[in-house]
Amino acid sequence: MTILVTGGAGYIGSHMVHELVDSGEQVVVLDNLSTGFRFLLPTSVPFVAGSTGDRELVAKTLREHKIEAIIHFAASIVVPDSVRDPLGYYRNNTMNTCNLLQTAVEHGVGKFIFSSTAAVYGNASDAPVREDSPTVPISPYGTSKLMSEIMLHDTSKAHDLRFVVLRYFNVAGADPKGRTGQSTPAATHVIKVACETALGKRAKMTVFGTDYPTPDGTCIRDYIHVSDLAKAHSAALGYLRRGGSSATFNCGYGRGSSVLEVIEAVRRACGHDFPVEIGGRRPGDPASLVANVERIRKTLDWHPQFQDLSTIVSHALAWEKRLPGKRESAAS
Ligand SMILES: NC(=O)c1ccc[n+]([C@@H]2O[C@H](COP(=O)([O-])OP(=O)(O)OC[C@H]3O[C@@H](n4cnc5c(N)ncnc54)[C@H](O)[C@@H]3O)[C@@H](O)[C@H]2O)c1
Ligand SMILES: O=c1ccn([C@@H]2O[C@H](COP(=O)(O)OP(=O)(O)O[C@H]3O[C@H](CO)[C@H](O)[C@H](O)[C@H]3O)[C@@H](O)[C@H]2O)c(=O)[nH]1
Repeated sequence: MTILVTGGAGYIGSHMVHELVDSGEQVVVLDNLSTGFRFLLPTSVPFVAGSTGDRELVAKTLREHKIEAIIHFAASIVVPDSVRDPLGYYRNNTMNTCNLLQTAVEHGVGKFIFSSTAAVYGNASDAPVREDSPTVPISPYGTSKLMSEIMLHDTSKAHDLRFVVLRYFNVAGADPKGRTGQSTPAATHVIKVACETALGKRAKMTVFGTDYPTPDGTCIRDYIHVSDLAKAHSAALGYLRRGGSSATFNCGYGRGSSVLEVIEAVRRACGHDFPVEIGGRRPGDPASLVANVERIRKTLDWHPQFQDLSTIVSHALAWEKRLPGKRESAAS
């Protein structure tokens, strides 16, 4: 039996594919390469180029590869873009998930793991935020993901399909073996931006706000290493295979780091200073977002390995150094 990984050529999906191959699983990737790259994937893995919205292609893939479970990463993920183009986000994230689910049901695929986000909580009032805290997204991106979660709940009641929703907090770092990492040009994620600045790929970076009600005045986030996150999906797959019922889990470590702590960790990892300016707040940023992780710790057989911020940052930096060479050899 084979696992279908949608969006498998993206940042998180490609880590998942390596993790599944390392564990001896059969995998097929479906990706339209809108933001993904084939050079992030093992060459041995079958690759289907196309969209989750193409029902015929999805149906053919499910039939030909005898798909047991779907791990669904494919999505558009840039919050400000979703504000500018909400319908594009509802189409790619919500409608295409609807297409995928419908085709999964028609083909008897009974296990579904979904990439959701802390963005479903919006300006979380609880700290740390629990899975049953109010979900009040403040962007079309967050809403598009919450709508997909609701579709999953309803589908699992009507059909023989069980799901795990994983709500990721701030994903960062790169494969410790250097096979894949965050490769999106013009990325906005703070650890990636700091690593690019440290390596001179950017002239400077900006801290967005130092007047938040936090100990050092900058925003606090729960950074999770992407390889630990991939392992959480494997644990979720094991849970569904053992007959576990549909469930939603926060994915973080339950620990917050500030923007200044991130920048300091990157300075230590690269061994030199780099230009950082202090700017105003970025609209829509909550002061603090940290996961309550009791549920995932109790329920899934998940043993994160890379919790230190210094490890996350050093793996991100190592990937950033390798990236130009990886791109060039992929292009030649
Ligand atoms: N990166 C984060 O910090 C973060 C946080 C929370 C949730 N997530 C979720 O994790 C998932 C993966 O995010 P990522 O950071 O790896 O992003 P990414 O952009 O690197 O990966 C997305 C992948 O999906 C593909 N794709 C997009 N639309 C598609 C479609 N219609 N059909 C087929 N392929 C399609 C892209 O080409 C890309 O390879 C997303 O669902 C995102 O919402 C990411
Ligand atoms: O150049 C930068 C970039 C970011 N930041 C700050 O660093 C913190 C983290 O910002 P990121 O852009 O790295 O991450 P977000 O917390 O905004 O977003 C993350 O969490 C969201 C949910 O809230 C979504 O899931 C999203 O995909 C995911 O990356 C924020 O306080 C932001 O203001 C800076 O100071 N300078």
